Amino acid sequence: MTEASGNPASQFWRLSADALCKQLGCGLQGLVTTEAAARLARYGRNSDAPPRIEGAMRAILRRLFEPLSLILLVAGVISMLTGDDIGGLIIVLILTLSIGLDTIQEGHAVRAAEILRRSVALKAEVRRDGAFCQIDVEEVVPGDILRIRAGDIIPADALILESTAFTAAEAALTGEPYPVQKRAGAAGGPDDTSNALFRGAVAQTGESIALAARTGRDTVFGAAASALAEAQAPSPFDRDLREFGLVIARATLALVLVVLTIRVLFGRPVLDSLLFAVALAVGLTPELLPMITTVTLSRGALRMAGRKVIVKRLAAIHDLGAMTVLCTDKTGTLTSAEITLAKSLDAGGNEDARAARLGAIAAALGGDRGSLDAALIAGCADAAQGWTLAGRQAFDFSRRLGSVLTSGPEGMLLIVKGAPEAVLDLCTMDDGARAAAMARVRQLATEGLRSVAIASRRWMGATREVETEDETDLTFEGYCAFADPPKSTAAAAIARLASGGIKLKILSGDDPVVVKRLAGLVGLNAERVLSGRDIAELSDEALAVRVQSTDAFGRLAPDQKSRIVKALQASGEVVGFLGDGINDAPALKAADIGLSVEGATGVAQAAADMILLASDLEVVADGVEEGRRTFANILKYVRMGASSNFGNMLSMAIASIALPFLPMLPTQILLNNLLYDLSELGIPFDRVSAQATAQPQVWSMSRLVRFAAIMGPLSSVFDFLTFGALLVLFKASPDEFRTAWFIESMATQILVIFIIRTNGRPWRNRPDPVLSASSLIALLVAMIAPFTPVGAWFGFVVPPPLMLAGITALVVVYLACAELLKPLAIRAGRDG
Ligand SMILES: Nc1ncnc2c1ncn2[C@@H]1O[C@H](COP(=O)(O)OP(=O)(O)OP(=O)(O)O)[C@@H](O)[C@H]1O
Ligand SMILES: [Mg+2]
Repeated sequence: MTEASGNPASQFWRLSADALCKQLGCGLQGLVTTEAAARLARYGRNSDAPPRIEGAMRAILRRLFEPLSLILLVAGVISMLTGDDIGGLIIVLILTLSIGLDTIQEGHAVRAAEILRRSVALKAEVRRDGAFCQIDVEEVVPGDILRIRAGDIIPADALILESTAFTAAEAALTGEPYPVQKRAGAAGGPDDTSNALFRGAVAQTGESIALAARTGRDTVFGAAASALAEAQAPSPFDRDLREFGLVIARATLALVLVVLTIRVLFGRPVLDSLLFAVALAVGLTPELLPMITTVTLSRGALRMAGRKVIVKRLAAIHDLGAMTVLCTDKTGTLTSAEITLAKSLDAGGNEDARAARLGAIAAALGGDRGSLDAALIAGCADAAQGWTLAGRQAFDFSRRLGSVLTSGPEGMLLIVKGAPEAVLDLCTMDDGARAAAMARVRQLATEGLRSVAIASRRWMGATREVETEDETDLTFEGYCAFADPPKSTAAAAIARLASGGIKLKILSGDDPVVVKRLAGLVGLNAERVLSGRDIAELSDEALAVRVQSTDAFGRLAPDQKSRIVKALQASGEVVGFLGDGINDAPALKAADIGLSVEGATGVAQAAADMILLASDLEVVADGVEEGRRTFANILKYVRMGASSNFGNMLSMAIASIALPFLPMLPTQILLNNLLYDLSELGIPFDRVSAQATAQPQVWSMSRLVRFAAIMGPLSSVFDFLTFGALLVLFKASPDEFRTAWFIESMATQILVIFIIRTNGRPWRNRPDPVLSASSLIALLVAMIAPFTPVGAWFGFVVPPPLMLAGITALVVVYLACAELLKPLAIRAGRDG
C-alpha cells in the first residue's frame, strides 16, 4: 500500500504512536472539546461530500438555468423590448411564481427529510475530555482516540494503540476476502498495515483503541468503495419514473419542433410561434415529476418518522410498500432484546452456579455487545472480580464460539463459550455423553430456553494470544439457559402483516428447536424448520422452491441469511430484511429493503435503508401502511400527467396547426400550467382508500401505459368536441375561442383528480380538505380570471352565457365519461 504523494504523513502506519502524535500535535489521552472543535474547523467534517442540503438561492438558480426557463426568460425580455410590455412582464412573472412555488415546496420537505436522515447517522466512540463518549461519525477529527468494537464501521484512518482479538474486514477496500488481524506495533515494512485501521472497513471481532490520523476525504480509500458508501442501484420504481419522464420529454421535443417548423413555414410570426412552442413545452414536460416524487416521498418520510421509522433512502418507501416477504432475525424483534439467564446447569444437568459464573467471567472480560453476554453479566454481576484478561479468541458467527484466557483464583483458565454443538465438539467426552448433552439442550429448548455451552481447560505455559488450535481437549462445564419469550405484541403484528399481504420468515442463528417453538408461538408455520446444514446441501433452484413453504430457519451463518433473501427474490418476491447484528449485514444489503433498529451495530445500520426507532413489528406494519399511502399519492400525479394534462397539450399542438389563429396565447398556456401545478399542491396530503393500501403496491409501467392509452385519448376527444362546438355552433371569435377553451381545459384538468384519486366511486372516499382546497382555489382563479381586468392583460374576453353553458355541459359529460372508463383504465393488466 504505497502512495503516490510520498508524503510521510500519508503513510501513518510507518510511524510510532509518539511520532504520529507529534505530527498531529496531540497526545495519547484524547482531545478536549474545544480542541476538537478547532480541529473540526481546520480539517473539515469526516465525510466525503459537502452537506447535501442546498440553499434556497442555489435551488432557484438551478431551476432558472433549466433550458425551458431560460428560453422563456429570453423570450419574455424580447417581447418587452419589441413593445409587448404586458405579455413579456406576465411571462417573467409567471416564471418567477412557478420557480418560487417549486423551491418552497421542495425546500421544506426535502430539508426536513434530510435532517431526519442525519438524526440516525452513525456514531463513533471517542475519548473526549478524558472519557469515552458517542459522537457523530462526521465529527471525528485527526488526533481523536477511538474505541472500536466488533460490528462498528471504522470511522477514520487510525493507528492502533491497543487491541484484543481484533480483526477487520477490508474486503470493500482492498478486495481481501477474509478478515485480517490487526494489532499494535511497528509495521514490518511499507506494505505492512497490520497496525493500521482504514475508514470504511468493518470491525469484525474484538476491540481496539486507536489514534485517528486522517479523516474524510484525506483517508486512504475515501468512502467510495467502503461499507459507508451509500450509492445504491436505483430501484425499478426510480428507473421507470425517470424513463417515463424521458419518454414524455422526447415526445414533447418532437411535437414542439413540428409545431414550430410548420407554423414558421406557413409564414406565421416567428417570435409568437417560438413563444407558443415553448409555452407548450412547459405545459407538456413533466418537469414537475421528479420534484413531485421527491416532495411526496419526503413528506412520506416525515409521516413515517412520526410512526418511528426513519428513512435513509427515499425510494425505499415505495419498496417497503411493495414488500411481499419480511425476513427477520429473532432476538429483539420477535422476542424482547433483553434476554435473561434462567438456569445454570452442570454437565450432568443439575442446577449449579459454576457454568453461569464462568460464562459471566468470559462475557465481562471478553464479551461482545450482544444480548447473550449482557444477560450473562447481569445474571452474575461480580463474577469477574479477581480475574484478569490474558488473551482472547473473539466470538465468531461462523464457528459460533469464542474463548477467553483469564488468570484468577483458579490459576490460568481458558473459558470457551458458544453454541452447544460447536462447544461439545471440542470437549473430551464419548459420543454417548455428547448425545445425552445435546438431548438436554433440546429438552431445554422445548421449555422455551435457549442454551449456551461452557467449557474450560487449565492453561499451562506462558500467556499469549489464544489460537483456535488451543480450543481442544476441553472439559465440559455445563449450560447457561436463557429465557427469550416472544413479545406479547408479536403474534398480532404478524397477523396484521399477513392480512396486508406480507409473509414473515424467521432467519435465525439460533438452534432450530428454539426457532421452531417460537414460530409456533407467534402463529407461523412451525411444521418444518430448515437449518443451515440443510440449506448448504440445496442448489439455488431447490432452495428457491423450499423457501416458499418454509417460515422458520435456524443455525444460519451470516451468508446463508443473504442466500435465503436472494432465493426469495429469485422466486419473484420483494424481500425486506430486519436485523441488528453484524451477522445480519450481508442479508440487509441483499434485501430490497433493509430495516435495522436504532442502537444496532454500525454495519447493520449502514446497510439498512430505514432505521426503526423501536424494534417492533408493529412499527414495520405502520411503516408499510405509510409506504403504500405515499406510493398511492405519487401514482395520482403520474396518472394526472398521463391523462388530462398531456391530452390537453396534445390537442393544443394539433389545433395550432389546423387553426388559422393560436388556440391559446403563450401567456395563457403558462397561466394554465401554473394554476394546474397549484391545484396539485394538495396531493401529498391526500387520504388514500383502505383498499389502495391493503396489499403490496408494485409499480408497473405497463399499467401506467394502459391508463394513459385510455384516459389520454378520452381527454383529446372532448377537446375536439369543444373546438367543434366553439367554431361551428357558437361561431366564436379567436379571443372567445381562447377564453372558452382555457376555461374548459382548466376545469377538465383540475377536476379529473377527484375521479383519478380513487379506484372506487369518488363519493365513497372523500379527498383530504387540503387537496380539495388547492384544487378548488386554482379552479376558482381560472374561472374568474376572464371576468376581471387582469384577465384582459392575458387576452381574455367575457364569453357569451350560452357559450359558457355549452362548455359547462361538455365538462360534466367529460367527467362522467372519465368515471365510466376508469375501471377499464385501472384494471390490472396481465402483469398482475
Ligand atoms: N456472545 C456469545 N457467546 C456465546 N455464544 C454465542 C454468543 N452470541 C451468539 N452465540 C451463539 O451463536 C448462536 C447464533 O447467534 P445469534 O443467536 O445471536 O444469531 P442470530 O441469527 O442473530 O439470532 P437471533 O435470531 O436470535 O437474533 C447463538 O444461538 C448462540 O448459540
Ligand atoms: Mg441477532
